[in-house]
Amino acid sequence: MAAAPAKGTAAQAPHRVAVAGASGRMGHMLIEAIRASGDCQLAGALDVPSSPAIGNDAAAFLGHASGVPVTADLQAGLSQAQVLIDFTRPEGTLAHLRACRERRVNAVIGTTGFSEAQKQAIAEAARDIAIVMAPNMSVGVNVTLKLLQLAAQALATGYDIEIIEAHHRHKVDAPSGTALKMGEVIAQAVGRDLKECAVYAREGVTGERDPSTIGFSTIRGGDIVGDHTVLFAGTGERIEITHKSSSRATYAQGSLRAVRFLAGRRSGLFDMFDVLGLR
Ligand SMILES: NC(=O)C1=CN([C@@H]2O[C@H](COP(=O)(O)OP(=O)(O)OC[C@H]3O[C@@H](n4cnc5c(N)ncnc54)[C@H](OP(=O)(O)O)[C@@H]3O)[C@@H](O)[C@H]2O)C=CC1
Ligand SMILES: O=C(O)C1=N[C@H](C(=O)O)C[C@H](O)C1
Repeated sequence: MAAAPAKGTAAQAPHRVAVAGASGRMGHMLIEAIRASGDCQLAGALDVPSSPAIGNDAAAFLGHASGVPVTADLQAGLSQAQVLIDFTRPEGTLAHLRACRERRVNAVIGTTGFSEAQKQAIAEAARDIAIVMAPNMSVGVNVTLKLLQLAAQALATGYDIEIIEAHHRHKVDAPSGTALKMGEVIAQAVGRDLKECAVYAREGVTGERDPSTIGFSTIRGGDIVGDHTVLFAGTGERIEITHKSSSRATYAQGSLRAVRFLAGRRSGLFDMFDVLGLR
């Protein structure tokens, strides 16, 4: 519940937030976080037409009535919203973004697995609306990215770099968006191009390791929320920088920080470094 405003001060209007993928893992987490936030209000809930949740109250899974039905109709789902939070699939995010652009609704994009062409389309949409996009909304992961920048600069030669990530059995993209972002940050810090130096799989007689490569390993299993380790393996020592998520709440809280950051902005593409003041 929002605290009552101090006597003589006007209450701030809540941020009106629509959620896409409303019945997904992150959709549920976001609706719960919005309800608990005190400064955000659920203003729309979108899902695919085949979702069994269509027509239900978006907060029914919490045992509450939000008054917002889950809908597949983009017009209805966005009509009351200032910002859409989207954790769905790349093709869904792009369709939602087209509707946001038409209606001048800002967007927070957490979806991962975009192609280069899809990223271009998002950058294009950011000419007309303000967008925060990040493969990981958690504060901890974004601080970890800064640590990796520093470590990679200092360990650019003589250390083999490997990125290991583990996620739940339902995850559909690999490596994770976060692992790829870690790779990009490290490659930039050591003056390499990730497209040239990434190794995504090894099998059979691979030959000795090329020191200029950045390797990726993917684990999928059970209900692992999201673990990422970057290994810098040198001669006589190794450094491991690890982040582990134990709850999706951290991604939802980061998303709401992005919503607040976007308030009053009209255009531009931002990420969590901008939101958290880490740039
Ligand atoms: N940036 C970050 O911090 C984080 C990013 N993610 C990313 O968010 C995305 C969603 O993750 P998660 O919530 O676990 O996934 P879920 O599969 O649990 O939820 C996805 C939701 O989107 C719906 N959906 C699927 N396809 C489409 C489509 N084409 N158009 C519109 N909606 C669609 C699903 O409906 P249905 O189930 O009926 O198919 C479901 O409601 C993933 O890309 C994941 O990597 C996840 C966590 C944190
Ligand atoms: O699908 C997930 O669950 C997650 N996806 C994001 C990613 O691909 O990096 C973020 C987080 O790791 C959870």
